[in-house]
Amino acid sequence: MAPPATPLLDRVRTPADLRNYSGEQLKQLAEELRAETIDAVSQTGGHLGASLGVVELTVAVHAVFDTPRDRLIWDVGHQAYPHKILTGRRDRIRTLRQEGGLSGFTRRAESEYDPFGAAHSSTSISAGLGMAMARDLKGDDRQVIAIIGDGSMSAGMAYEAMNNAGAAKARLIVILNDNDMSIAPPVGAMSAYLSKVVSSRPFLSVREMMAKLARRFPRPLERTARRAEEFARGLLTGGTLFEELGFYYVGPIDGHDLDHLLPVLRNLRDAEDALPILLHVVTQKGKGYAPAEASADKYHGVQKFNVITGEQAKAPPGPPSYTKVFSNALIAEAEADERIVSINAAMPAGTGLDAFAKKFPKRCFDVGIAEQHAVTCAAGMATEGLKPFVAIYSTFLQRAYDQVVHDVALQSLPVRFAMDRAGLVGADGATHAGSFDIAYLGCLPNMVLMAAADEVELMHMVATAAQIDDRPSAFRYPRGEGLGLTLPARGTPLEIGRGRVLREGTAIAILSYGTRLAECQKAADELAAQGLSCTVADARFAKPLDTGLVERLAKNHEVLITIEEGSVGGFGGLVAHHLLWKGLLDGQTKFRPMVLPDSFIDHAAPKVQYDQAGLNARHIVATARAALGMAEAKAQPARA
Ligand SMILES: Cc1ncc(C[n+]2csc(CCOP(=O)(O)OP(=O)(O)O)c2C)c(N)n1
Ligand SMILES: CC(=O)[C@@H](O)[C@H](O)COP(=O)(O)O
Ligand SMILES: [Mg+2]
Repeated sequence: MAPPATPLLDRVRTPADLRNYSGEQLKQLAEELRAETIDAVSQTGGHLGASLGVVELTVAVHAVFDTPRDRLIWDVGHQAYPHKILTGRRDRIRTLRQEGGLSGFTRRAESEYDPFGAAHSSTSISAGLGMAMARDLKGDDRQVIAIIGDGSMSAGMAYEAMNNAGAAKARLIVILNDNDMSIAPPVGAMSAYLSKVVSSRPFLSVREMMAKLARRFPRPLERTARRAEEFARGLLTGGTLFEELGFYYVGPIDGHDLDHLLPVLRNLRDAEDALPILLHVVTQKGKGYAPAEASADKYHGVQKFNVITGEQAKAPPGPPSYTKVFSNALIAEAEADERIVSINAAMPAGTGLDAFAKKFPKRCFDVGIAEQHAVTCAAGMATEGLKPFVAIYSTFLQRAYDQVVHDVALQSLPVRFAMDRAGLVGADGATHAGSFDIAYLGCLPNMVLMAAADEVELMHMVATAAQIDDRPSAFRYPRGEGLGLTLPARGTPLEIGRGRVLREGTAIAILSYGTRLAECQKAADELAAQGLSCTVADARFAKPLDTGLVERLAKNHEVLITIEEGSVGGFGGLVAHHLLWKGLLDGQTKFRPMVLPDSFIDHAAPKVQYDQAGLNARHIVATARAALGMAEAKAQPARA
């Protein structure tokens, strides 16, 4: 299909170009921008629904404010595609989330129009407040605008920031983009409160808004305007919560109506008082694209799709994903043990717990975007004899680290962490990679740490975690499909701290932790073809470490390689620590820990990312050969 005609958009190189457009032209520009966003994402896949919901808001903010001098911060950044198109990145918008292309989120390195990078939610008000404070110290007069979604308003950080902003009386504009959606329907009392605010009164008319904003006019006030403002203020009980926090609340207003957005934003821009302002705009996720509006998730995240039908590209049928296997395994355990409960933080579908919730609605808790709370809440459940499984992406568990340390590990509470998206995740890139959990959990006393090598192992680890009652445990598994192995009806608990040997050899030992095991087997085949005999083992546990296995491998082989989908300081570090203290690295054994590099790996297909990381079979082969002082990878005489 031919790309949409976009005459007004074609003239926008930077936001300065649209600032001369009339109100009517801006409306047409918004339509063109929406069409361009749909067309681009149809070719790349990505976070479409959130972007469609903020098209008018994006146009209005760039029309009214002097970006990039004024700082515009998008929370999460998954809704910033229209912003990217307007801010000099249109020529690359069809490279979104592809190798070498634009990031799917905001990113400082990508553009001066992205003053703060994101992808994890609920950071925008804190970052904006920091910028506002810096501005005030420096004596600048730039504006700071943070745009945050209703779903992201459930995280503690947002409240910590508002608490501070209200007291600091810093001039900061927070735009609450309320589309009554998170990835799934939003949960919690705050969400209910916002719905009440929105449903309890119609949108403010332009006249009412002007009255409401009268106090902010730079000109001296007229008495009538002040009276009208006081009247409007009295009506706006919905603003109370924000007002109690020290914000000047304006809204709710229709976030798709430029006739409303533009004058309100101009007034907020020109307001003279030093205080934070909260503008509550109501939008529709997926707005303006019928298939998105009609779908349950509003096209939050889509594959490539047909623009006319909305039909998304289907992956060829393959084995079930690790997430699905985890979900089924947990359901099987929960059927046998009614103390098992599950917790997720606004990711019921992503973690596979939507299926668990269907089966056990009372035993599944979606706490909203609130990872810290999720962990400590699970700790509380554990004190009362429940068996909580916190299903969470590795990257999002980072936010709850002190809760893991202080509330769980220190009290040795049996909270189970099902860490999905372990390792490199593809198109979401570095912000979503699960790179650090082995390192940040491996150093904690009391922890049992496991990594699944395949989907059957994952089932065993779910069963193992269900049985560990005296301390916390965690198991990690990657994004994407399993290997297609035949699955048992239920996992079998593993012996704690015991690995397994899959292949016995003599020259090189490869000890894998996680799903690189398949690459290790390929590497071992290749090395065997070159006459180098390999042992391949699956550690299963990073903690407690199978010290017997590790010592045996170090003693009986010339080279010991460990490999993991994690950073330095993880499994390889634990192995090295043990071997060093045993004196087993004082002599002949050559130890090579293979980990993710000390850099953030950008979005690309996972296979490419692992190539860049140097963790595929050929890198294992090269590492083994280099350790043996063999440079070229060609057939060698047998070394058994
Ligand atoms: C700390 C954190 N937890 C979870 C996520 C996953 N996530 C990304 S967007 C999103 C929903 C955000 O909802 P909202 O802020 O309302 O934005 P919308 O998509 O509705 O525009 C979630 C849960 C995340 N990015 N960061
Ligand atoms: C923006 C965000 O954080 C999520 O939407 C994330 O992109 C989901 O990733 P998965 O596709 O791996 O569930
Ligand atoms: Mg939302």
